Amino acid sequence: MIRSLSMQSLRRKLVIIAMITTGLTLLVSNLAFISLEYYLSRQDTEKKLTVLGEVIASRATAALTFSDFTLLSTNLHTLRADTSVVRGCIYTENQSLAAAYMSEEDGIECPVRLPELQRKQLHNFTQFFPILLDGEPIGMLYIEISHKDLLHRINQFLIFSLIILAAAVLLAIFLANKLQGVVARPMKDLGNTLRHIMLNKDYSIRAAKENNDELGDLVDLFNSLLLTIEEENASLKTSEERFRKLTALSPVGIFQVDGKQRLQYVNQRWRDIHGIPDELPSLQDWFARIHPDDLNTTQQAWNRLICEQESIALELRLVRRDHSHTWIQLLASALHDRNGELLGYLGAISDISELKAAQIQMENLAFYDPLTGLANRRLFKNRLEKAVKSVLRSGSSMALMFLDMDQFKRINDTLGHDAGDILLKEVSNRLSATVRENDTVSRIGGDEFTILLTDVHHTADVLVVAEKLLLALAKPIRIKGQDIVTTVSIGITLTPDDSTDVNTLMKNADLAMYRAKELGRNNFQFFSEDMNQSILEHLSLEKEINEAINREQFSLVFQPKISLFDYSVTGVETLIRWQHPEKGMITPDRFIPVAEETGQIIEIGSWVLEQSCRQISSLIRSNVLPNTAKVAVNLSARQFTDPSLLARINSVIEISQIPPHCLELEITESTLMKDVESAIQIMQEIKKIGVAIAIDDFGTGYSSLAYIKRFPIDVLKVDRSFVMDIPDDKNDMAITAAVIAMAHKLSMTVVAEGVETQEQLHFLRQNNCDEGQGYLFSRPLSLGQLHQFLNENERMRKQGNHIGLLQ
Ligand SMILES: Nc1nc2c(ncn2[C@@H]2O[C@@H]3COP(=O)(O)O[C@H]4[C@@H](O)[C@H](n5cnc6c(=O)[nH]c(N)nc65)O[C@@H]4COP(=O)(O)O[C@H]3[C@H]2O)c(=O)[nH]1
Repeated sequence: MIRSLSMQSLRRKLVIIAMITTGLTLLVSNLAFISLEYYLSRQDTEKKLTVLGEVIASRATAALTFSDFTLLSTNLHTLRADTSVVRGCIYTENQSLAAAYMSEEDGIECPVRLPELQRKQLHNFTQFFPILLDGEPIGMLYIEISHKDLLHRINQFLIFSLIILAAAVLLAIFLANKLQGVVARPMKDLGNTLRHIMLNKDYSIRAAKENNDELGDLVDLFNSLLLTIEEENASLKTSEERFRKLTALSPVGIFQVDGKQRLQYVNQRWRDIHGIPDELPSLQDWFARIHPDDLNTTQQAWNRLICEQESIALELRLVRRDHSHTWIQLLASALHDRNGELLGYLGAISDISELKAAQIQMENLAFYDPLTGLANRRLFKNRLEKAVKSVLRSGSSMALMFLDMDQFKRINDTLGHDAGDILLKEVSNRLSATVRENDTVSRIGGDEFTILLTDVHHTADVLVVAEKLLLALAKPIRIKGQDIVTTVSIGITLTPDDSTDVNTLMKNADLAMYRAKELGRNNFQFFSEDMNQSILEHLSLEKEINEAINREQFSLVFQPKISLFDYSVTGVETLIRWQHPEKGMITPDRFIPVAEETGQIIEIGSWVLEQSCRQISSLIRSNVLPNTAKVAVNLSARQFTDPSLLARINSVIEISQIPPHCLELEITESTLMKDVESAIQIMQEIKKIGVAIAIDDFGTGYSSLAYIKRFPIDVLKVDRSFVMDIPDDKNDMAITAAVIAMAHKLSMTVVAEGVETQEQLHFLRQNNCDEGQGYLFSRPLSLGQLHQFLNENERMRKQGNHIGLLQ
């Protein structure tokens, strides 16, 4: 019933509810009322029956005692006064009927015997009253009152109640019909408003509030809901507008794809990047525009987006109609509604072509040498690392070559940097052309190149390549109208034989290259265990030099320089000695290069300079040496370029009190040729102090005449290697003679080094060499020995002899 009621309209529901409520209420109250009425009437009747019975029974006592049946009957007939009494019967003590009364209307006869009366079940109100005499029963009175009146009365009530019930229900229906409008109309209005809103999507209208009851509250709630929707709509519109503006102005292409993978929306920038002015392409068409090299990765990323709902970010190329391509960065992620249902995919693309170009350019700069286009040190090391790994995996072999151009510095300095650049480019081309395509040629420094030869089967193969490289570079290169012959020194190391560590391999190749240089340049050398030993020795020497400085294991010796005209001592060259407590005497050739490399030479050189000046100054002051004599101190390359050199010289001069012109600094030709311009500048500063400069080991450093002319040099020392083969090597003799002549033209004093024989002395004197230094005259001497030598030499000179001739 409740279900069928719920299907009814609100109006009907109200009427039915009013009807049921009213009907039920009245029915229950009337039933209660009738029941009460029935109960009270019954009580009255029973009370009346009791009173009647007691009165008549007391009156009947005397009549029955005297068997006065007429009196009995008269007494009994007083019941006539009450019409509801149906009959009254009096029985004697032996239960025989003594008197009887029966109503005229519906009277019932009294039975003759009392027991018959007791046996009958009667519906009327009945009661027996004993007739007592002195407390002893002498008879029995029976009175019966009809139910009829009571039933009649109840019937009347019932009818009345039903009439009231019917009238009330009708009234309820009438009123419910009339009043339902109070509830239903506002509801209907609300419904109409809602319908209007639904149809017109107009959330600005409001429902009218008529009452301040619950319906009024409902209308308020409804209206505030409308306000919220309206505000949310407004903010949605604003944000939509913002989104529209942003996408229109965005430098980024924006696109939306629906759940079925159809392009739904793209902004103007997206169209511009793709060059698609009008219709939207399908996703398949879009994929067709992707560069074939990027298609696979893009498809994989897209599948991840679709299948795993994973955000993607990747860079790819789009091919344009003119076959050029645009680099784009693509970002995309899945779009869900608030319930987590997939709406589609939202993505952004940006044109990163310029960025890519810059990146590629930067990569080129980072990994390639801009001049030659070869791989640079970084890329080379990277490839070397990879190659080593592959060698370890495959069990093959590989060779690393380290090439250093032999005279690049000189060419660069004489012909200019542009010529140097041309030379480097040509050398690069020749190197690249000589090796196989999968070998890597790189330029790792100014004139340093490395070559990685992969897949080497025999060492002989590497040897062939090295020879080919030397041959390829042997052909002259024409630069600025001159034929330049350039050579290289090549160091070779093999992996895995020599090492599988990249840094060690580089060091090995470098060492081997130095060995090649030492062995006269324009050749190649394989790295060997001996070299390794020399590295180890180098390392231990480095440690021991520190101790030697602290424990004062260094000492000085002085080798006299003799005038080849009168055999007088013109000066001495200071040479350092290291007396090692365990290893004995260590020659400077072994430890000076190490100290030079580690920088320890600065401290050692400083000590040598100071000690030389102190000791020789004392000889000059004591007139053992003339004050025209010079003490020549060797300056290494590092010392020469040390910024504190000049300050150091000045302070030594001041401390030792040596006249500046008595000090001579020997600088090797190769040191001066490293950076000609700054060398000239430093030399000029030295000269300003008044200190002389000698160029040492002349003939080994490939200096050009053009430079020698500009160098403010006082003394030129012809290297021992030229002197030692005199008179056997005619070439060396010619060179020595030419050098002496040239130096004299430049007003330099020439000192020949390593003079050991009379023949050499003779040749040098013939060619007007100014001074000589060598074992022929004296070995390097301690200060005491020098003192002695000087005295002896002077003595002999005065006798017309000279030391060299005596030996
Ligand atoms: N075979 C032969 N050798 C001769 C003869 N006359 C001299 N010598 C040696 O030739 C070297 C000459 O010195 P250097 O060319 O300046 O060459 C020097 C110099 O470059 C460097 N050196 C020595 N002492 C110092 C120093 O105090 N400072 C610096 N920076 N280098 C030094 O070590 C190099 C070697 O020095 P040392 O072993 O003392 O070797 C000395 C000397 O003992 C000769 O007739 N025959």
